[in-house]
Amino acid sequence: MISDLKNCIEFSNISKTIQSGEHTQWILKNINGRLQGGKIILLTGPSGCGKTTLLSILSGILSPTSGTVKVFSQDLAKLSEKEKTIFRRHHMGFIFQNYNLVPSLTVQQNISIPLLAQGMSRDLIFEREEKILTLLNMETFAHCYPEQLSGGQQQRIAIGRALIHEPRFILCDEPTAALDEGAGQNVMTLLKNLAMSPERVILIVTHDNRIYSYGNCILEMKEGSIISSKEQ
Ligand SMILES: Nc1ncnc2c1ncn2[C@@H]1O[C@H](COP(=O)(O)OP(=O)(O)OP(=O)(O)O)[C@@H](O)[C@H]1O
Repeated sequence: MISDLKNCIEFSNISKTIQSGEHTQWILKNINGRLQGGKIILLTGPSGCGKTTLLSILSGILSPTSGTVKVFSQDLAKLSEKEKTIFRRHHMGFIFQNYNLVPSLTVQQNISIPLLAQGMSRDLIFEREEKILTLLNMETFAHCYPEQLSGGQQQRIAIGRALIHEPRFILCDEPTAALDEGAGQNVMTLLKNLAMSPERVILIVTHDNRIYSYGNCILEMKEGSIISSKEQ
């Protein structure tokens, strides 16, 4: 049960530094924000401004040097590494630029990875696989391998894999960067139609201004800080 849909993800005073000898490099500088459910939030800004670092901190993959991240009221710093992995497995779904499908597994097997990781029964997994492949309109590709699919089709499968365990936080790093305009629009339409729900947060790191119209909120970063937040 989520008590506050308006503030599903909260982060306060997030800083990340890297020490090299005497020199301290500031990657993130005292960042604050709240991500609301039912929205697609785009995180934009020039290369090297800290977008992927922030995404990694919000997912608990990377720890901040200072500051607090709460995901659905859970303070990530209070979890051990093992508990964070289990938390991610249940509550988060990831979509990457290069799809990150396992080449030796079929489409159906790739899609079910998060359910296998949760230890779900074979019958239930099969039911969910069928449902998601139908939603993706990819039923006929169930037994194909990733290399037999176009980039757009591979990204559709990656979306299926990110959603099959019904996570409430979807994190995407440049999901359309490797796709042409048409395939990129298809992927965003699919993401919007399948993933949007009031209790779910979708955070997308992107340089791709062709998809800006899909965002409900655009956070702009520069040199380790969030410099603007626009609702649209
Ligand atoms: N492990 C690390 N060691 C040293 N520097 C790092 C490390 N990780 C990130 N950085 C530096 O931190 C800064 C932010 O990197 P980050 O990948 O978060 O930027 P970004 O905005 O996502 O960039 P891009 O859009 O090019 O992917 C960069 O200057 C990068 O070189």
